[in-house]
This record gives sequence, C-alpha cells and structure tokens, in this order.
Amino acid sequence: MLIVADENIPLLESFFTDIGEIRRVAGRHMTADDVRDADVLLVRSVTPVGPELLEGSRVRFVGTATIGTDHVDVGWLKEQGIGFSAAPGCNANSVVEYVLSVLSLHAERCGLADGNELSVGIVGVGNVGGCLAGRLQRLGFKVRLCDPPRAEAEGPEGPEFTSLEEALKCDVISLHTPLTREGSHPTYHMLDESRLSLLGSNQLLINSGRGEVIDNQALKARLSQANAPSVALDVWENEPGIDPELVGSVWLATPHIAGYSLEGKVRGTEMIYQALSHYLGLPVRKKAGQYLPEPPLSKLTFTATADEQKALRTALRVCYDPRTDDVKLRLAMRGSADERAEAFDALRRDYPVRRECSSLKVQLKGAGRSMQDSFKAVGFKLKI
Ligand SMILES: NC(=O)C1=CN([C@@H]2O[C@H](COP(=O)(O)OP(=O)(O)OC[C@H]3O[C@@H](n4cnc5c(N)ncnc54)[C@H](O)[C@@H]3O)[C@@H](O)[C@H]2O)C=CC1
Ligand SMILES: O=C(O)C(=O)[C@H](O)COP(=O)(O)O
Repeated sequence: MLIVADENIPLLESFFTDIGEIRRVAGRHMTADDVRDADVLLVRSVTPVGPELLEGSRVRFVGTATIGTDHVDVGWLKEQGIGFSAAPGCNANSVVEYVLSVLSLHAERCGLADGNELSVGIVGVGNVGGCLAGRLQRLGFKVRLCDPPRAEAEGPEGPEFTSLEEALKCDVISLHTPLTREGSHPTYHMLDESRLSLLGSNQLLINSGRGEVIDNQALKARLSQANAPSVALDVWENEPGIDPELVGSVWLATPHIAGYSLEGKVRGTEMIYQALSHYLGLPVRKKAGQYLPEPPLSKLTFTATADEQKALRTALRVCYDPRTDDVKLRLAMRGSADERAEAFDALRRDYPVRRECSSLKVQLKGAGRSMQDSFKAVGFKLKI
C-alpha cells in the first residue's frame, strides 16, 4: 500500500510504517502526478483536495491532520466513495492557549491588573470556541457566545447565544468559525467593511479561525482610520502570499501557528492514524503520548510572595509568548512577493517545539484557593 503524505505531518514513520510505504511530498506543491499511484493520501491544510488532484488516482482514503476542512471537497470525496477523516479538536487546546496569551498581553498593555475585567465575545462556539469559553468563565471573564448554527439547532435548551452585532460590542472579539461560503450562515468576509466600522479603539479583534472570515482589504482600510481597534491576526487571506501592509498595521501578527503546539500536531497525526486503521480494519496500536518527549522545562515554582496575575502571565508566557512569532513574521515581510510567501511557509515548516501548559508542573507555595483555581483553569498541572 502506498501512502502519499505531506512532509510536514510529524511522526509519519512512527505511526504509518506498519501500514504501508510512505512517500513524502511538499503539501503546498502536491500534484496529481504525486498521488496517481497512491492508495492513501494524508494532508495538512495547505493542499486543496478534490477532483483536480485525485481524478484518475487509486486513492481510496484521505486524512487531514487538521481541524479545518475548507481545503477538502468533502462532497466530491463522498460521491466517489473515497473515505475521509479530519482531526476535529486535535489542536483546539493549542489555539486556546494562543488566545489566553494574547489576552494576557493585551490586558497588560491596557494597564489592567486583572485581565478578567474584560468582556470577550466568542464567535463560533465549537471545539475551540467552547473550550475557550469554559476557560475564560473559570477565570472570571464576562463571556458572550455567538453561534447562529448552534443557536438554531439547540434552541432554548442550549446556552444563551447572542447576535454577531452584540458580540462585536465586547472589549475583545475572538473568531473561531470555520470558513464557509454557502449555507444559512456563511463566514466568508463575515467581518466586512460595515461590521468592521462598528469596532473602536478600546476593542481588540483576534482571528485564529480562517483568514477569509475577515475582508482583509477592508480591515487594512479600517486600521488606517481614526479610532481603529487593536487586531491580532494568526490567519490571513491568500496564505502564504499575505499582505505585508496588513502585517504592518496589526498589533500582533503570527503565521498561522495558533494550533502548532507539539501536543496538537501529534494528536492530529494520531487521529488520522486511528481513522485509517479503522477504515482498513487494522488494530490501533499506537498512541500520541508515547511519542511526546520530556519538555525542556518541566517545573516552575512561585513563592508565597508571588502576585496571582503576574505569576499567571509569567507561566503562560513561559509556555507560549506570541511576540516571538510576531517579530519573526514582521522580519519575513521584507523582500519580493515570492520571497515573502516562501518565508511565511518556512516559519511554519521550521516551527520550534512548543509545549502546552499541561506539560509544566507548577508549584504555588502558600497560594490560596483562588490562585490555584486560576492556574488549573488555564491548564497547568499543580505540584502539591
Ligand atoms: N489558527 C490555527 O492554527 C487553527 C485554526 N483553526 C480554525 O478554527 C476553526 C474552528 O475550529 P473548531 O472550533 O474545532 O471547529 P468546530 O467545527 O468545532 O466549531 C466551529 C463552530 O463555528 C460555528 N459557526 C459556523 N458558522 C458560524 C457563523 N456564521 N457564525 C458563528 N458561528 C458559526 C459552528 O456552528 C461551530 O459551532 C476551524 O474550522 C479552523 O478553520 C483550527 C485549528 C487551528
Ligand atoms: O487544524 C487546523 O485547522 C489548522 O489551521 C492547522 O493548525 C493548520 O496547520 P497546517 O495544516 O497548515 O500545518
């Protein structure tokens, strides 16, 4: 059996050698010739999968080691009887940690002693948005949820949902919808010129869903006007050929790496390995946990003199500080359009190992219940 796979899927050999021969291909440049004689295709978000790639090939199963599926023509695969699986939720925790870290930086630069004074509108309350809402509520933030598809499906039985316009009134708005162009609630350019005009300079807009959910040209225009909001973008229109002027206009700019914790990536591989094994009727023998190395930093101790908010910010940023990725992306925006696109992909391909908060044991000497609860809410393991 031949498995053609994006070379950026981690642990390909560890998970798939027993199943078939692996051919590694650069995902961004995968062609019909690369996959013609394959039985299985494993991709990431950068490979459009549909008739152009697969017509006339032997492929009978496609797996994407990502949450998002907007790069896959799922309907066409179904019509062709080709098996398909994504990795729902695999890196949701990583995205949530990115948002928490962005929020901590924002609170600090706004001079807020307690970030949880902020109200947060979460747009798209699925795996990522739902997990984020739970954490923020435990941390004492005021959270508003916007998810029209869920509101319609769940009715009065579900949680309280608000309209997009109401969510856009919050101090912070965090986008976590998939990219959709059809249906009752399409998200393509959901934040257009008119909705962006509702935001003001005391607000922060975060997008770690998909770039096309915001009209990037309208956003660039909005950021050049008076009373513009602060913006943190992890995802962009036209990746990898993103707009360098927009990078220059936003507060925090990262190269689509919110979900790039090691845990999240390895879980993505594990999930498509499990799905392929089920599809082929093979036993599932391997687990992500067996491939996670010891983290470079495993313990952190705060003494009884530590201030709760400062300690929490420090611990969070020890695990992940988006400012490092921001600096690298800004530096990568020099050069020609081709060089910039290549540099964007290189930042993602060569991304350093980033571990989730759960990899760090935190000792809080003499800390009260509130401080312990806050650390646990973020996802740290407490050392008793
Ligand atoms: N930046 C990154 O590294 C990553 C980005 N993502 C992106 O985040 C997206 C969300 O991920 P999950 O939460 O796992 O997906 P999910 O499918 O679990 O949840 C998405 C939610 O958005 C809601 N939704 C759909 N249309 C909407 C609309 N018009 N307005 C408001 N809500 C709407 C859905 O009802 C659903 O509850 C993914 O589709 C992917 O595009 C995911 C992982 C990493
Ligand atoms: O899981 C998703 O959806 C994402 O956005 C991934 O983090 C994207 O990673 P790549 O597949 O582009 O490496």
